[in-house]
Amino acid sequence: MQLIDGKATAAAIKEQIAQEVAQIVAAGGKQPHLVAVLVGHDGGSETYVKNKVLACEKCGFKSTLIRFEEDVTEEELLQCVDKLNKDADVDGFIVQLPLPKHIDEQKITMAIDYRKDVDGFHPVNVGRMSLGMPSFISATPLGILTLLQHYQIETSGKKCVILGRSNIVGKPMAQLMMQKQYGDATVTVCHSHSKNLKEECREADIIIAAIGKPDFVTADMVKPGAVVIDVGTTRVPDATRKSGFRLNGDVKFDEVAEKCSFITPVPGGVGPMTICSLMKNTLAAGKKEIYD
Ligand SMILES: Nc1nc(=O)c2c([nH]1)NC[C@@H]1CN(c3ccc(C(=O)N[C@@H](CCC(=O)O)C(=O)O)cc3)C=[N+]21
Repeated sequence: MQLIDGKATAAAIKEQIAQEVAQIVAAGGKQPHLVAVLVGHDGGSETYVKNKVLACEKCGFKSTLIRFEEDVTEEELLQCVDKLNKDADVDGFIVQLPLPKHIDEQKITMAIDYRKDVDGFHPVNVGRMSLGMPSFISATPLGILTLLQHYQIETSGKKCVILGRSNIVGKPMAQLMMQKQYGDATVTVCHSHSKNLKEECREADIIIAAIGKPDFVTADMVKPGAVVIDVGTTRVPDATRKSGFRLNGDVKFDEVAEKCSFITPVPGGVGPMTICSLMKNTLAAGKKEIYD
């Protein structure tokens, strides 16, 4: 079994980005600028946003964090999005999800200018990605594709089972894995109502688990030599940690690791790659690589 080191891979990519940014700035160009909008004080969201700000520093980007309290109105948030859309100094921005229940996430996502949508969540980017056109690709799927490439894992013609059908991971991942220029794989998507989920997994060459259920994928579900990508990052109580919790993936790591050819750990696997893909998208936004 080979451990896929997302942290090291992400660090190397951020280093490349930093070099490119230094060249751009030396030539008189503009430093890429990413803005993150954070509503409330959810522990997980706080950590991700903090990691994004740190990654911006590593890449030589300008970064801004805009905070709102939990009771912000939809109108106020839409006004903020509108301002960021119009601000020529802002190359890309994200509104951290989940949002409080009284705010319509879809409405907010739709309001973001797709040319600044470095999360790749806007329907224009989702649609273009599905058609194989240039677009911002949502960061977690892009990070997973990058890891597969980096570790030279063959995907073409392989049977890939994706667990989960979320808009930000499962669905775009399925699209990308089936497309000729990305995964070129045979893709099956399983979810909470799938009747034959275990059987599908047992036949998979590649399993991508993105359901948010700790330790869901067990050794009996994995074919010997399969590649296992774990997207789950659930906080579970752990009295032995000073934080009081630990991050748990969707895969029962110890027993699955013994059986598979490659596996991503949690933490240190897909999470850091998600952040570094957001940096890639922000650089592309700054360079106006996708949209003028
Ligand atoms: N608009 C929006 N865009 C997102 O990209 C987005 C979002 N909302 N909402 C939540 C999910 C989740 N997500 C993660 C990012 C980094 C780590 C990450 O850095 N994980 C580290 C550990 C972090 C820790 O120590 O807690 C790791 O796995 O090694 C994990 C998960 C982005 N998301």
